[in-house]
Amino acid sequence: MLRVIDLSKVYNGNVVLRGINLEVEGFVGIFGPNGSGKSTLLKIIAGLEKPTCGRIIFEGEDITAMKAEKIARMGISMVFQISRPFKNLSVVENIATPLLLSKRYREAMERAEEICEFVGLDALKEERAGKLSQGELRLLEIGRALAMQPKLLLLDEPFSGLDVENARRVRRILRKIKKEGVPALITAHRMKLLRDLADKSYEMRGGKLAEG
Ligand SMILES: Nc1ncnc2c1ncn2[C@@H]1O[C@H](COP(=O)(O)OP(=O)(O)OP(=O)(O)O)[C@@H](O)[C@H]1O
Repeated sequence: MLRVIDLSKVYNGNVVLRGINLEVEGFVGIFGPNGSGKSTLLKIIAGLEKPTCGRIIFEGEDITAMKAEKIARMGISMVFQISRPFKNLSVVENIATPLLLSKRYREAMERAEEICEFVGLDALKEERAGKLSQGELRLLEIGRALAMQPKLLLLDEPFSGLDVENARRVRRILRKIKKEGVPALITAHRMKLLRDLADKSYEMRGGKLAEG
């Protein structure tokens, strides 16, 4: 489904990723300390950064030089650590917004309502997104990514900054996504956070990946 081949990234002479090789099938976890290059790898896959060298193949197609919008249209959705919703729109409207590019209003809203339920935001669907807590925002961010019916989800530290209860909620949603058969690449700063989710885990250290 996704193959990363000999990928490296250098920022101003600073080598952040060194010859990364990775295959993603099912749920794959990458753990490693802050600054080890996890977010950079996800951003490169999503087309938000360009690699210094190496290739990314998604469903047999070379996506390395593609723009982020095209990669998103091909089915790769990223869930960011920090959600930047439209604060004055409701939760359900935030989820519906990307859908309006390809669906009629009613259809987009119906689908967005289903997603609200799926991610556990049903009771808050009419609430302004600006009023959500950090944990609820993370669920909204996951919902927005799911709205695109992704073929692959990239989740950048989905548990960071959450208390135990919210981390549990996110874990529950991720298990449901896994059950639905959507593959995912998930980062975390500790392996423990991915243990019961990832089919395969890798450790990122000094820009290199090792099987964890
Ligand atoms: N746009 C950029 N310009 C220069 N250096 C960058 C840029 N983005 C990231 N870096 C550097 O690359 C290194 C890896 O950062 P990255 O965010 O990928 O790590 P991470 O493992 O995801 O850590 P965190 O969990 O803190 O996000 C860091 O040293 C960071 O300072």
